[in-house]
Amino acid sequence: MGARTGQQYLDKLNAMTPELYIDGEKVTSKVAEHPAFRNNALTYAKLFDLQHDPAHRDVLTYESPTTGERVGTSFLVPRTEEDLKRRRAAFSAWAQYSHGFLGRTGDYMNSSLTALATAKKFFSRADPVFGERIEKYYEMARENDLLATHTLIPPQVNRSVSGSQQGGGNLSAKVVEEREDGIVVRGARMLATIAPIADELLVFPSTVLRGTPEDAPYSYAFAVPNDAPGLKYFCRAGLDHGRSHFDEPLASRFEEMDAVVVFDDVFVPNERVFLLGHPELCNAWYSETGAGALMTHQVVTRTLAKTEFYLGLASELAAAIGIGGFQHIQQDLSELISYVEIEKAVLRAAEADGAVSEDGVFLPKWEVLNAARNWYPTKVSPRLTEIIRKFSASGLMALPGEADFEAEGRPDIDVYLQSATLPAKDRARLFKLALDASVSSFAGRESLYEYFFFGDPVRMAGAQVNAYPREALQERVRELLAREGQ
Ligand SMILES: Cc1cc2nc3c(=O)[nH]c(=O)nc-3n(C[C@H](O)[C@H](O)[C@H](O)COP(=O)(O)OP(=O)(O)OC[C@H]3O[C@@H](n4cnc5c(N)ncnc54)[C@H](O)[C@@H]3O)c2cc1C
Repeated sequence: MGARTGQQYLDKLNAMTPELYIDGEKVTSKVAEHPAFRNNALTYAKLFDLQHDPAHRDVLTYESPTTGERVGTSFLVPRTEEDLKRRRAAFSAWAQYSHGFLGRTGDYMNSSLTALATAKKFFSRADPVFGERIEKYYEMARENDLLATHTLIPPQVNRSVSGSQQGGGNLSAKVVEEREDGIVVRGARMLATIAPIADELLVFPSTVLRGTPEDAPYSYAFAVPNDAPGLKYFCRAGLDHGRSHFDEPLASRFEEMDAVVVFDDVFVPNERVFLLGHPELCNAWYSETGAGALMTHQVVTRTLAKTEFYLGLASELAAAIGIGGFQHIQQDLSELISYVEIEKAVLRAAEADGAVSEDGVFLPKWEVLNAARNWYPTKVSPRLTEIIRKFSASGLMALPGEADFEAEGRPDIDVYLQSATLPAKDRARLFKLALDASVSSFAGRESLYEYFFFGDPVRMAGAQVNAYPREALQERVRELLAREGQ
């Protein structure tokens, strides 16, 4: 099949029967027709269509090494720096379409699958069969252009005990039976973004296993189709309130649903089990396979598109209400410009300083990407929304909706709610965007997402500190302290 069109994606989605719960209901309609998922599915369909658009086709797809069909570039195994640049161009094309507001475009998980499929040495530390299985799965995903969601962490019940101790060992998803032909999994996991609109669920290791016998049933990696029997998704309330693109320009397009995953004795056939046991390998799943590096390469490309969008939005707002000449406004714009340029530099440095792994894959430089991965959630992302709120002020509330421009009060609105450069309706359209980018429920979820989606920043910072070679730098300090004279 190769790269899918939007219609092919929607047809498959509507033919699937995932067990979804939302707002007290079990979803019985076709997924892509359900009001909570429809708009997001349509936006994803648009991304699939871009793969066939002559303007993007050569960037977003390449020739499959096995079938010769065009397949998604995020499946391309990078062997050179040029390949990394090709991958980035593809990430960028999709990220610019959603301006970085879609966190789970297929290229995110495809990047992890691409790294894992090539990490033969890693898997052979357990059993080479695991490496063969994930390579086959990767090829199947590539040739069928499948969209995956994923889930990593135990339910948030009591974080002062390990995942395996939650609820006396009966809450976190674990292997309850090992059969000749596969495993049976029972329990829950958080959190699967885009679960309702995905084809597949990747259940990859929680990377905080302690290696005790108690943790053995929690040491696994596998994939199941999204409508596997016994698999259930419990969705949060939707943030796309069914309003127009004028009133909710971001939520009506980019709202990605999040869901808790429950495995009610889900059977996983052997060919979809990519690791079983080996907690030490589970813990190294992202760091030693290159998956973390290829995924972060995609993430930084996406967050660059998002930062650029906020710079554009802040500039539009400043121009609209005549605040662009104030010094503190310029200071904030300068801060946004700096973020954009630093993120571009991070990508170039990570690619230029990349190196070939022991499996022959050209991986971007992890230390550089890891710096961005720690920096963006805590320093950059919160400032984006803060700056939009600061620029917009009461303009985010003195804000008529689309219907008001068709109603009796319009003449007053046209007069009193115009801006220095825009008629009232265009000003309202712009400020609705600012609202959805900074204070709406959609914006709140986006902020939470950027802060946590890649893991808890507190623990990510700890991991960065512990892994970063600082001894030589400390030695320089000691040398100066010990120096006599100049
Ligand atoms: C919008 C959104 C989408 C997401 N999408 C996905 C997804 O698609 N797939 C997926 O697998 N995951 C997803 N996640 C989950 C994400 O990986 C977690 O939010 C993240 O790892 C933090 O875990 P937690 O939410 O359980 O927080 P917790 O671990 O419960 O942390 C809560 C608070 O306690 C502190 N804390 C807890 N334990 C410790 C500790 N041991 N040491 C220090 N501090 C601690 C944390 O710092 C934090 O402040 C998503 C999260 C969000 C918010």
